[in-house]
Amino acid sequence: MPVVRALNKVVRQALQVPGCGCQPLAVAVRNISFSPRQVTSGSDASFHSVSFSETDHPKVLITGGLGQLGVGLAKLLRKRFGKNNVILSDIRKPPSNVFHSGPFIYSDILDYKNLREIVVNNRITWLVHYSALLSAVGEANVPLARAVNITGLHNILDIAAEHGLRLFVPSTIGAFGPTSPRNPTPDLCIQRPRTIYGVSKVHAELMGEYYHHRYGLDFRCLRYPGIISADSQPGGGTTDYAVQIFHDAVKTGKFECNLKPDTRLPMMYIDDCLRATLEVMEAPAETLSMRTYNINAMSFTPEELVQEVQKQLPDLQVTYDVDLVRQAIADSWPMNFDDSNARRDWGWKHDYDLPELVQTMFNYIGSDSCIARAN
Ligand SMILES: NC(=O)c1ccc[n+]([C@@H]2O[C@H](COP(=O)([O-])OP(=O)(O)OC[C@H]3O[C@@H](n4cnc5c(N)ncnc54)[C@H](O)[C@@H]3O)[C@@H](O)[C@H]2O)c1
Ligand SMILES: C[C@@H](O)[C@H](N)C(=O)O
Repeated sequence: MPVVRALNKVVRQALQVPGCGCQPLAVAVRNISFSPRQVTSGSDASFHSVSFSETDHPKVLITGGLGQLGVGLAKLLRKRFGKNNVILSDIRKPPSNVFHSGPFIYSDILDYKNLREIVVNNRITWLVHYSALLSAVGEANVPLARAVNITGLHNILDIAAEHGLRLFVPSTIGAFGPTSPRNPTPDLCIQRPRTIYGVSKVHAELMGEYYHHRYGLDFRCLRYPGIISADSQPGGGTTDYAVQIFHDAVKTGKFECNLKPDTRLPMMYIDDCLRATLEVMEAPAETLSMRTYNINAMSFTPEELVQEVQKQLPDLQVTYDVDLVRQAIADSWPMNFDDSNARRDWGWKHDYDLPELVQTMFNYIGSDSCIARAN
């Protein structure tokens, strides 16, 4: 039981420190290299020290990398750190262009030992944890959402703490609920979401911050708005309509929206989202006065998006067939996001507002079809 005795000593020392005692405890735990999981299992505590020179590129693992955001993030990070320093992982089979664009590995975040093996064998130093079930699919399968979003997160936190990783976990506008201030929603306010997705994301924010204070984990978290991308499909969220409209408009000239025309939600173009992620991961720790930040770009309703799209495609026909589950979720989420802390602390600044977003989406999704229809 030397592990338990050593931990008890650390805890006793920490509790003697006035105030929260966070820093001394974090240092002590780091020095003896215990992960929380190793301590509780009591059976396989190992003593290792991973050190990397400041000039080394990080070695990045992205979980859930085949969703809407992961492939784009891998592309951005590979440009910066080198192709072989960024490993995409998922439980799905990658399309051939993704498979051939850089390292890909199978990883189920519910398999703790497999995760640990990947981190050890590849000398991972940064972990970007994208695996999740989003808001609408989460409501359709609560047990799976609970397993992936909560149990999976626990695995990730323990692996990251055990191996001294810098850990990024995205949160979302969905981490707020009907009792939060909605216009605008600040970083710190009531968070009582009514979806399993939102509950799991508040849990992730709190657990990450707890591990930061308790074990010195370098946890960084951004609350993303609804993300809009042209070359990747959304994974079953409430904001998906704002991606679908572009594809349907170009393909059929018609769009059926599943939210009411006046439903206002914060949104962001994917390039801004991925750049923000890299920026907060590279930000010097001393600039981060918080570990979980709102980030914002624009905020619009379906009606406003349709108007902007119709500037390019005047013949677009739009109907509304409201999905009650998604509508109830959207009605409980922020309408506008206050991201002033991110702007102040690490210089966050978005590039895309609504007109640039629409123009860029059409540039990607076939400007030829737009022009043909507009004429
Ligand atoms: N896309 C958005 O609008 C948005 C907004 C806010 C926050 N986020 C967050 O960003 C992250 C990435 O979002 P996304 O849109 O790419 O999600 P997505 O749903 O498109 O992709 C999630 C990926 O997780 C994978 N996954 C599911 N179970 C897994 C498991 N057991 N092990 C490993 N992987 C598993 C899926 O196969 C999928 O490829 C998520 O955490 C999400 O909550 C996204
Ligand atoms: C907002 C975000 O977390 C996701 N796009 C969803 O709608 O569930």
